[in-house]
Amino acid sequence: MFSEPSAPEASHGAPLVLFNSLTRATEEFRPIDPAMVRLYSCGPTVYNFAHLGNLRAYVFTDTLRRTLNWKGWATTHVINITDVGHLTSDADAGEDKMEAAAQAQSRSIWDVAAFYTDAFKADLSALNVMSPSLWSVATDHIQDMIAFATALEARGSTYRLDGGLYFDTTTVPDYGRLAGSRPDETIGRIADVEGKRHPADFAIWRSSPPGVVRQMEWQSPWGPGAPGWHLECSVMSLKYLGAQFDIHTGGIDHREIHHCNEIAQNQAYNDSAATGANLWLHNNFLVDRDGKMSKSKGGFATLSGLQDRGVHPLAYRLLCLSSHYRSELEFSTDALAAALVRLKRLVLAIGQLKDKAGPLPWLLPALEMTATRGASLAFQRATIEAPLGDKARALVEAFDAALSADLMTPQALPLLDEALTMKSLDAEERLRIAASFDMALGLNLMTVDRRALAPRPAAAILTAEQVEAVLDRRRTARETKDYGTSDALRDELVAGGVDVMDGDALRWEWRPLL
Ligand SMILES: Nc1ncnc2c1ncn2[C@@H]1O[C@H](COP(=O)(O)OP(=O)(O)OP(=O)(O)O)[C@@H](O)[C@H]1O
Ligand SMILES: [Zn+2]
Repeated sequence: MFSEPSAPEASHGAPLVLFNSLTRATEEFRPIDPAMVRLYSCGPTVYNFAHLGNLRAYVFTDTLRRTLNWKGWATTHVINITDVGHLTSDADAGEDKMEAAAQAQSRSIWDVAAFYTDAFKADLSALNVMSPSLWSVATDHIQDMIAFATALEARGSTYRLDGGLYFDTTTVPDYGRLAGSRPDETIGRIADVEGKRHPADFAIWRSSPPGVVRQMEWQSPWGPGAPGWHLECSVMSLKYLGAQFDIHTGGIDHREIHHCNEIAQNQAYNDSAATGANLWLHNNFLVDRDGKMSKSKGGFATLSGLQDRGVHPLAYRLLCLSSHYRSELEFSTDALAAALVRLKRLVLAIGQLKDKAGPLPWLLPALEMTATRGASLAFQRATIEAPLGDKARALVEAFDAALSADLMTPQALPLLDEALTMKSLDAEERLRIAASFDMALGLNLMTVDRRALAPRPAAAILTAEQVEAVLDRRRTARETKDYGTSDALRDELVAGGVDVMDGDALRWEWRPLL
């Protein structure tokens, strides 16, 4: 089993309460092993760029993990990379998404997987999402999957069809409990596959049709073929986190089929009614006017697309934090622009406090701590917070209470605003609070350079220097009351995609037009 060094005694503050999709109720979190919380998150299917909706799922898991760390728990976090097995319909029908993408792009599946895995990791790093303890790649675990499926067959939980090895969902207790549906209401359809016994049954091994050689296929007791998507997550979570671990996460679409099937496999393999994870947590969707943001709709929004338009990725992280992870979040240019302004305001306030406070010898370890985790992070946090007085401490407690109430980030964020502006605290105290809160929020507030918040759009006609030069000429024109020239220069900037912001409270003279 994979594990990080275990944690010394740490304080956990307010009781952490999380919403468990299994019981549809909030529950107090009690780790199986207090020295090491074990988390598994379903990872991306790497057939295309992640869209902003996919990335919301990982901002959520990162917030969960940071909150656990901030509260003093060490974590082992596994995220998988699905590079085989995910079909175009979650209900076990259609083509393999990877196979279809490779064909459409005339590239090998391996190239497609490598390219989009790198792109995904770059997106997470731009969003300041911590790397997991382990990335587990599905195709590196094929033999483990075959062994697992063989064990399920030996236990009588499967049946063979021409299409492969199928899981019989009636062999486990309470199939579909997570989805909250009765077995006869499940999304799968019996008609999809000849010989399928029950609508919800699913393939755990998909045999290659006679005469067809798939780009990705392996020998198995059921002939050459490829594993089913659901099998991967059961196998990799078992291998790295054990038969029963603490928390399993994914988007809410996984609650209906994928996680029900994982649970069924876990139960069959372990010969137990236990589901594999104590808590199943699901983030709600990022939606646009047409509904759930999804790749299949085409024209989806990516993080690099935002960056190309001059929006800093952390503005998107802040947008995610501004809503609760279980609420739908509506994506719009206006909402994003508002998040960017909020981020700029926070960074400006911190810059001003830094000017006021003078040297901050504790800041260096504070920055270092954002790269550390678990109990060591809690130790650094305790060091930073040690000199805080009662008023400041009350704010920290309120922040803890907000995060501990099922990660209520929309309530936690205003406490940061309050801390930054609280007159009864001196500049250094306010900065200590901000540094502590940001360990959980992950907005890089203590380090992000104010100028970096205004990246130039990819299609920008003018460089930042050219914009500054025109603004200089405009300033001179205004000083001499030559408003005609001043207006003409403003129009020139607008034509170049630049919005001039005279008298901006946040002291930004210009920004790209979104
Ligand atoms: N619009 C969305 N909002 C939030 N989370 C989402 C959204 N769409 C997908 N997810 C989540 O993103 C994560 C990665 O999913 P995955 O890469 O398998 O996407 P996908 O199912 O291929 O995407 P799509 O649904 O766009 O085709 C999963 O946890 C999934 O539940
Ligand atoms: Zn999964």
